Amino acid sequence: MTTEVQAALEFRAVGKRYGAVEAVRDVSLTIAPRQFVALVGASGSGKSTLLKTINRLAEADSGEVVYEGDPVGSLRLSALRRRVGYVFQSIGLFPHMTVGENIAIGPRLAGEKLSPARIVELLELVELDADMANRMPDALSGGQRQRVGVARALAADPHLLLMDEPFGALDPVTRDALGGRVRKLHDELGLTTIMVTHDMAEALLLADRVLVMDAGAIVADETPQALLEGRGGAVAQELVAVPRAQAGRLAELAR
Ligand SMILES: Nc1ncnc2c1ncn2[C@@H]1O[C@H](COP(=O)(O)OP(=O)(O)OP(=O)(O)O)[C@@H](O)[C@H]1O
Repeated sequence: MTTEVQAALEFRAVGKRYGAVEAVRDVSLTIAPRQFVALVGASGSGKSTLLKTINRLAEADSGEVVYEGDPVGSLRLSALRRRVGYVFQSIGLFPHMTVGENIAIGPRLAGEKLSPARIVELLELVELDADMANRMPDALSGGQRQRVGVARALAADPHLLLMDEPFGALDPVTRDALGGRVRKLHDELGLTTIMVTHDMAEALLLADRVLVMDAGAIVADETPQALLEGRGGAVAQELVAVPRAQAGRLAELAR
């Protein structure tokens, strides 16, 4: 007997338009539990919109997104958003609340109180000191704030973590460290993660699978290894050429 593992997420012919702009065009794909998927593509190719059709920050206007067997359109918004962690570039911490209160906001809105011990546990997950809980967001560095954003997204124990350019505003050293930490968390917590990034090098280094978008459509769906071997088509290879050329130039300099 074979037991089929249920997909974490399934896109069935998903489309989304904004007036004349077809932001997402007929996307169909399945994401298995525990995959780390990077979504890359040029600016305006539809990455953020596709991501937002999952937690319904953008409602698909054709097709459907199915999360752990449930069409997202059939779920109460509050229930859906509790089951899906979401981290985005501008973070959106509430400036008048402490770090601890910011982490606890999702469960609080759902009528639940996070214990101080759970807040400390979440801070530790993202490698921040327990005493950060009492600080105000403006007393943190950009990288620390982004860690709080990740802790907040994990507060309700979601299975799925969506990240939209989470490290976009960070310096390269912090970005690299936080990327590595998020990949570790993904593995330790058994998450399914979808990360939008402009940076193909980041996608190749962190993800198990890279989806490339162009004009609203998925034009490549490959492993990092396959992309580095030249597969995935012209748009994907144009993106891979950037870090490859940089690595080549650095190697030249070092000689
Ligand atoms: N709320 C909106 N109203 C109108 N048009 C929108 C809206 N959101 C996105 N669009 C348009 O849909 C298209 C896809 O945008 P989207 O933000 O999904 O692209 P992206 O690949 O994430 O871009 P970037 O990398 O620049 O963030 C663009 O043409 C954009 O202008």
